[in-house]
Amino acid sequence: MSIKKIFQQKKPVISFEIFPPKKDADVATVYKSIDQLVSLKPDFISVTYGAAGSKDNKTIEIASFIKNYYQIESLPHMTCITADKNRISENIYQLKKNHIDNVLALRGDIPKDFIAQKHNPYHHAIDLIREFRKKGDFSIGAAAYPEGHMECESEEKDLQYLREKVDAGVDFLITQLFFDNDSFYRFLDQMEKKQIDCKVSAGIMPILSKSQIEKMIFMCGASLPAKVVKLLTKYEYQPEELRKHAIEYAAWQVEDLLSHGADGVHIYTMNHPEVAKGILNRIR
Ligand SMILES: NC(=O)C1=CN([C@@H]2O[C@H](COP(=O)(O)OP(=O)(O)OC[C@H]3O[C@@H](n4cnc5c(N)ncnc54)[C@H](O)[C@@H]3O)[C@@H](O)[C@H]2O)C=CC1
Ligand SMILES: Nc1nc(=O)c2c([nH]1)NC[C@@H]1CN(c3ccc(C(=O)N[C@@H](CCC(=O)O)C(=O)O)cc3)CN21
Repeated sequence: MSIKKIFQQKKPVISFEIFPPKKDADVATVYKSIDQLVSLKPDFISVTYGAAGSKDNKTIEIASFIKNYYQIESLPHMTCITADKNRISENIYQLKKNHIDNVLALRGDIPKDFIAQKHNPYHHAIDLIREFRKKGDFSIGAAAYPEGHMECESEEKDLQYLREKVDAGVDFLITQLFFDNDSFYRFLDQMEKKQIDCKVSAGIMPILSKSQIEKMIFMCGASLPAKVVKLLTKYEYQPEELRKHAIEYAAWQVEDLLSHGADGVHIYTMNHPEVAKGILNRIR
């Protein structure tokens, strides 16, 4: 069943995200993680593409395994900022060949030394969304930013671009990670005011360490509630205690979102299935 249909038929939709490891030698570990995640019966699993600027390219292979071996819907991410038409056509061909019906259409992080070439026809996610709409019957997801995108000059503009993406044929949105649920509720209110009508899954990233969260907040601009800052400081040198309290915080976020009627929750597992398990055990 396509992810579009899952959102039509089920609420809440529970999904996970994994990333292909940087080193080929570590690929086996991601398959082990998938095995554990599958046992938690998610509605779909997404697989990042070049996340955080990396150059991995095992996305379709891993997404195909999830779909064809486990019969669970997979959602490969596709980024376009460094792509040319041939790479996108080849990716679309590979997705169809592997019976993958869904794609998360993204612009992607701009690499540090990136200089646009003539053969880079894609500048924003919407360019990729249009290409996928033209080239097949995909269920298309896109990214949304409850606290605004880092590069965008105003909330107004960010919402305007979001509307354009949705109008171009997006079936569901997955939000950037956030730690403050109120920012998500304010964002949903703004979407409603602007009559942007689309299913929205809330992106939740469990805290693994202080350094991981530092990296993420500079990458995404997520704000940290005082409660999280205190937790990070108090347990900085007690990894097990930190993990325990982090799972509790994420589980609280998820419970609160579900009690507010969220369409879905997307857990950025960072390839740590035990953390996803901890959260779901707390809420189920
Ligand atoms: N690699 C991966 O798997 C993932 C990457 N991301 C990150 O999400 C971010 C960007 O991705 P998207 O949201 O898909 O990009 P996007 O193209 O929708 O937006 C990127 C920026 O451009 C602006 N923008 C959008 N459309 C525009 C237009 N038509 N004209 C002018 N400005 C426009 C937006 O306001 C935003 O500031 C990146 O930081 C990306 O790496 C997020 C999730 C997963
Ligand atoms: N700006 C942005 N880029 C993204 O790629 C992204 C977001 N935001 N928000 C949501 C998720 C979170 N994602 C992430 C975030 C961090 C890593 C990361 O730290 N990767 C490590 C690899 C670690 C390893 O191989 O074990 C890295 O060093 O790149 C991966 C995916 C992908 N997504």
